[in-house]
Amino acid sequence: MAIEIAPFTPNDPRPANEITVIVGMSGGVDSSVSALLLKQQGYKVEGLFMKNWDEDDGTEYCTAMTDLMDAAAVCQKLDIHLHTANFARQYWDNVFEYFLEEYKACRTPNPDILCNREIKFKVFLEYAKKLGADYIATGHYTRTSQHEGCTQLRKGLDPNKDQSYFLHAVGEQEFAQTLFPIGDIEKPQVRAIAEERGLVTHNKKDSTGICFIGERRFKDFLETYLPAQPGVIVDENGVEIGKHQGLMYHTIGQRQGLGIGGVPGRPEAPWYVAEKRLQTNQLVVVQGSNHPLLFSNELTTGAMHWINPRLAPTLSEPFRCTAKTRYRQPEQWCTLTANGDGVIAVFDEPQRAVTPGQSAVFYQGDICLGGAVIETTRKH
Ligand SMILES: Nc1ncnc2c1ncn2[C@@H]1O[C@H](COP(=O)(O)OP(=O)(O)OP(=O)(O)O)[C@@H](O)[C@H]1O
Repeated sequence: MAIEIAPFTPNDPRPANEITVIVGMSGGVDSSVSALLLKQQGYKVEGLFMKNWDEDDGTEYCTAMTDLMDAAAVCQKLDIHLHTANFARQYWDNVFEYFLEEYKACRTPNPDILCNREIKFKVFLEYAKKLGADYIATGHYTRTSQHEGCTQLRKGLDPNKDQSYFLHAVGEQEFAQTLFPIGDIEKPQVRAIAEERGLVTHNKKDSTGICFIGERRFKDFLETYLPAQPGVIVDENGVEIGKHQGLMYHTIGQRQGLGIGGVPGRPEAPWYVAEKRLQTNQLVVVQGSNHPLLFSNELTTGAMHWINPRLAPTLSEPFRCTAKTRYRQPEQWCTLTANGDGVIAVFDEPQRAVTPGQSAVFYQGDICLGGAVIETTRKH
């Protein structure tokens, strides 16, 4: 399959065969094809497989061994040396503890965002540099481009796969040292390239969910780390209609099973989580997926991370841009104003199930500007 791919290092005066690129090999198809494309362009390519979670129970949940074997098979086929590293301690300290703290506070964190900032584009990058890398590469569906001497993060070409949301907390210095070889390709084509080249990962399932939880039930996993605090479920008027096992198991907007037969005296329509009341340990639910209490048109954030501080809007005046408040959501128009070191975003249209602990990520066209953790939401 002939594909036209622009050079990966157009601003680097060195020829490709003098540039060492270390690819994050996950054992998946995206990183496999990234390594292949770099190799085709003549770079000195090596792989690095990292392990971020030490399974203590040796259960079937641990897929790291299979992933390592797949990464090794691909590297052998491409004639690439594969390094391995264990960053479990850094992952525990800098990602997992925050994840637990957030759940303890009954918020819904996104550990993949933190994993990118703290592990892939920090510990991994530093480790790769020590191994002699000029650049690292990953199989993320994103792109970078240069503007006024800054490296900007852009969405991946494939709108169904764009992963810029997960990378918004990384800085421009890190992006300047990173190549995203598949950012200009659509996923079906990535799989086709892998198949044509006989890479064992060509039909491997996309990884889903949070890496350290794997296939196990989220609730089972969480309760091994955090004590559950059962409480009551109430309707919007505070009338008790059921019991919950712990607020931390619930997410705003989530459909809430309230037992077979529903609630006596209430219509059959499904119930949804509208609010978590920490003070009273109450879960507030409403009926109907479009109930007004599920919508908000304003959010505030914690400290804002701009990927390119020099190009960032000053917010001395309201700033128009688009935003995502969760990964799989079309962008929405909003107006930003400053709010301490964070922002206030007011949306043109009310947004469903905006969730504290998740991130709001801001865009101008194709460019990902940065983002921050959502602190509060409001409807007015
Ligand atoms: N264990 C790992 N070791 C090294 N690099 C990794 C690892 N996990 C992920 N990466 C890097 O981060 C990229 C994005 O990871 P993500 O978990 O989102 O996987 P993905 O989109 O399913 O990609 P892949 O198909 O390569 O697994 C991967 O393509 C890879 O370059």
